[in-house]
Parts: sequence; C-alpha cells; structure tokens
Amino acid sequence: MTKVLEVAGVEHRFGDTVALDDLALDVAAGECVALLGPNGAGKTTLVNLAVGMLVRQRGTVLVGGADPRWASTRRQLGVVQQTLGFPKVLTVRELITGAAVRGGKPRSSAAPIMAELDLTKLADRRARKLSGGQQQRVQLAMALVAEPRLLILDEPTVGLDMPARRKFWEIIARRRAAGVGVLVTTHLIEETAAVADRVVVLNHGRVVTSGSPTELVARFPDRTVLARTAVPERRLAELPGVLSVRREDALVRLATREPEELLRVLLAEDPALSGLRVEGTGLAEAVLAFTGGSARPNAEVRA
Ligand SMILES: Nc1ncnc2c1ncn2[C@@H]1O[C@H](COP(=O)(O)OP(=O)(O)OP(=O)(O)O)[C@@H](O)[C@H]1O
Repeated sequence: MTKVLEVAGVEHRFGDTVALDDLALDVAAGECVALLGPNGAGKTTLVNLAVGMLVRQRGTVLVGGADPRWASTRRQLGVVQQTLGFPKVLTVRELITGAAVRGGKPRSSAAPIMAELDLTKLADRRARKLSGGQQQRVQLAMALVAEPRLLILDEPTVGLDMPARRKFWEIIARRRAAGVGVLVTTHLIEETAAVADRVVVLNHGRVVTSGSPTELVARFPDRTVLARTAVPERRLAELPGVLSVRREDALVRLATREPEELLRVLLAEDPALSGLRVEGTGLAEAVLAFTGGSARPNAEVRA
C-alpha cells in the first residue's frame, strides 16, 4: 500500500521540552488515522512538522515521499487547521480559486468544490464575515480543491453542528474512496471511532498504543452491570464473576467480565431488582486508560 505520510525516528524539542520523542507513524493511501492524546501530548507539533510549518530537527517526515517544506510537496497536502485566519478582504470564491491556482489546478476547479460544500450562494461574501461553521467549510474547500493525496485535519469539526459534522465526514469518505489518506487530530474520541481505520495514541511525545478502534476497546474486556438493589454489598461481592462493587446511593456498579452469568444470578438473588443496565468500555475510556487517566463513562469525553 502506498504511504502518503511517513514519520520515523522523529524527535522535536522546544528548549528543554521534548515535544516528540522517537516518533513513528504512517498513513497509507485511502486510510484514516486518528491521532489522539491529552493536552501537550505532541499532536500539534507533529501536524506542524507534517505540513512543513516547523523545521524538522531529527528523524524523517515525508509527504508523498518528499519533504513537506518543499512547495511542490505542499501541493499534495490539504490542511484544515483551527488557527488559520482568513485575510480580511478576500471572498470565498477568491480564496478557493487562489488555493486551486497555488495547487496547480485551473481556476474553474473552484465551482464544483463550492457546489459540493454548499458554498455557491456564499461565493461573493467575505470569508472573515461568515459563521464559524461556514468558515470551516471554506477551509475544507481550500484543502480539497487541489486534489491532495494527504489531508491533515486538526480538530476539524469543532464548532460544527451534528448535520454539518455528518456532511463533513461524508465528504472525507468520498476522498478516501478515491485514495486520499487522512490524518486527523481530535478530542472528540467517539466521533473518531466512527470514522478512523486506525487510532494512534500519543502521550508525552511518544506513541503509547495504536490499533483499530475495535482492537483498542477489546483490550478492556470489563463490563459494568448497574442496578438498583437492596442486596448488601458484601453479598454482591461474593456473586460469581464480580470483580468489584461500588455503591452510589441506591445504585450499585458491579465490574465483571461475564455480564450474562452475573445478570442471571443477580435476578435470582433479588427478584425486585430494577434499573438494570450493562455498560462497556468505549474508545474514550480506553484512550484515557492508555494515557494514565481514569475511565469516565461519557459518550464523548475529552482525552
Ligand atoms: N512553540 C512552543 N514553545 C515551547 N514549547 C512548546 C511550543 N509548542 C509546543 N510546546 C510544548 O511541546 C509539548 C507538545 O505540545 P503540542 O502543542 O504539540 O501538544 P498537543 O498534543 O497538540 O496539545 P493540545 O491537545 O493541548 O493541543 C507541550 O509540552 C508544549 O508545551
């Protein structure tokens, strides 16, 4: 499989701070790799090296086999980054046409991409005056118009509502089907689980683990059985397969690896049992565990 991003043996320091430490990571054509990790893990540093904004200190960073600091390499790269501000006076059409020309494409390539991203009606508006979600679409159009081989998306869906997020990932899926590789950094872990082939978890500048979202979650086989019951804690702890018991008011949380067996004995023990629920480990909890945080049972947890 062709690699569109190759990172190997990368070390990067800011003074005494080691931001990246012997880092290796690849993105293949058509693959979506999510880079996750807590604040300060080194995600932005890696992105800035990959887009050629930082000068490499040690190791290899190649986009489409070439140095991302070369202008010819950057033409193969589409970037959506939170921090980029638009110039004051330029319209949506001017920005997207400019990105097409810089990428070696004809000016006429702007119109179809504006249509795909619902920007046609906004074409003559100044980009700076648009809403956050609309500006995000302009950035994506600028990133896509030159048909890059690699997309780097840094927190790309922050500020987008649910329909806009769905649309965003649909557009990315179409590019992936055409062989475009994607590197995405995000704190919205559960969203990533739905779109990424592979997750790379960074902490303190190092890769602490990587794998498909399903593989990472499968490394945490524990399930939590929640129920309202009058059965005393000591008795609950003796039930088969119970690893731990925690009571929160009337609710008990029982950790187990055999939830079905536990449910059977629980119901036999307390026919008046109510509020029964079984929770599994989500990707967010798995990532927190890998980076030394404690698990939190929320649908969308910031790493
Ligand atoms: N320009 C800089 N000068 C000094 N230190 C920096 C600079 N940029 C990053 N660092 C340090 O490098 C480390 C990695 O930072 P980086 O911004 O890459 O992390 P991150 O994973 O993107 O974090 P976040 O999720 O908060 O954006 C941190 O310890 C940070 O303080």
